[in-house]
Amino acid sequence: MPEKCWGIKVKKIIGEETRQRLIADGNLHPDFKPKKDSEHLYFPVKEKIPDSETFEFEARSVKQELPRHELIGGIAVIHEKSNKDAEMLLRSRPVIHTVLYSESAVTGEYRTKDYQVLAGGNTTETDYTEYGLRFKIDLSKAYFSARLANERQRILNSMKEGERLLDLFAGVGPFAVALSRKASVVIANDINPDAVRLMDENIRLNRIKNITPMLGDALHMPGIFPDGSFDRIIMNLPMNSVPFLKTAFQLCRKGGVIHFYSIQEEEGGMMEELRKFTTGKITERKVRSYAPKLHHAVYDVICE
Ligand SMILES: C[S@@+](CC[C@H](N)C(=O)[O-])C[C@H]1O[C@@H](n2cnc3c(N)ncnc32)[C@H](O)[C@@H]1O
Repeated sequence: MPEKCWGIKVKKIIGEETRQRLIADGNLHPDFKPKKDSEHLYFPVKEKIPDSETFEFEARSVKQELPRHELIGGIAVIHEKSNKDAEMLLRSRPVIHTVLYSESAVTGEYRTKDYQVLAGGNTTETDYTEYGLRFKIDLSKAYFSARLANERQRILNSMKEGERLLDLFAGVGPFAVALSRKASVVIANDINPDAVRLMDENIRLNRIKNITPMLGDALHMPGIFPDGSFDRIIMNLPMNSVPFLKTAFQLCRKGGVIHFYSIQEEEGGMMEELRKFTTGKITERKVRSYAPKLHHAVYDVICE
């Protein structure tokens, strides 16, 4: 008997990337079967999320309980070391080519993790698609999280056409590439040479002409660009962004926006710090949970 459940309806052409994003965000409902018609796929989700509607879905006869994992392209990452779980994940979907165990939290200046291959091909490289954009990822060489996909879209939707954008900690370029659709010019900087090499590849893969990748320390940017050069600045170095605030406020024009990310325990944890630099409006929101008691927050800050 079909049952009513929240679901997402998408064109077939973006079906697989939608499924991967729902899995990565932990939103795909495991108890119901996705369904299709001639043009669309319908994915059941656990609760009401943006763009969801109620649909009828067939319940699965036997629940397929997969181990908790993050899916990035063809790589599933698990946080508990189990060869049995890894083999189960590898067999669960043809798209998964490798299962990695993440041996550490993000560490070091480059914010990378150590991984061990538990099942499948011996690689940390994969191809990943997000909202129709293609990315080359190497998880051992440069930071990447698929769980920020919705956040990138939120910022894209808030942008005006023709903005001058600076990404101070651009990694392999997911924000820069996504936001280049509306920006006139994007400067995308990172201190990790491997991240900048992958970003360069991702710019070419998506045939983007308005991003300039840069390799360097974000603190050196004011020596390169005049004050107030940018309409919008992305600061996604959530464990250590505070020392870069002076630089960001110097480079952002009056009335421009800084998106400042932080890992924090309590709501408002960064408000006092940000108030040292601006009297403008500051809006805070939770992007995702990070660890027990910690969450990844974003502050949208108007520079005044
Ligand atoms: C958390 S990652 C975010 C990458 C990217 N924005 C994303 O969302 O995928 C932070 C990035 O900041 C870079 N980074 C760290 N210190 C830096 C500095 N002083 N100047 C420029 N980049 C830096 C790291 O190499 C890393 O790629």
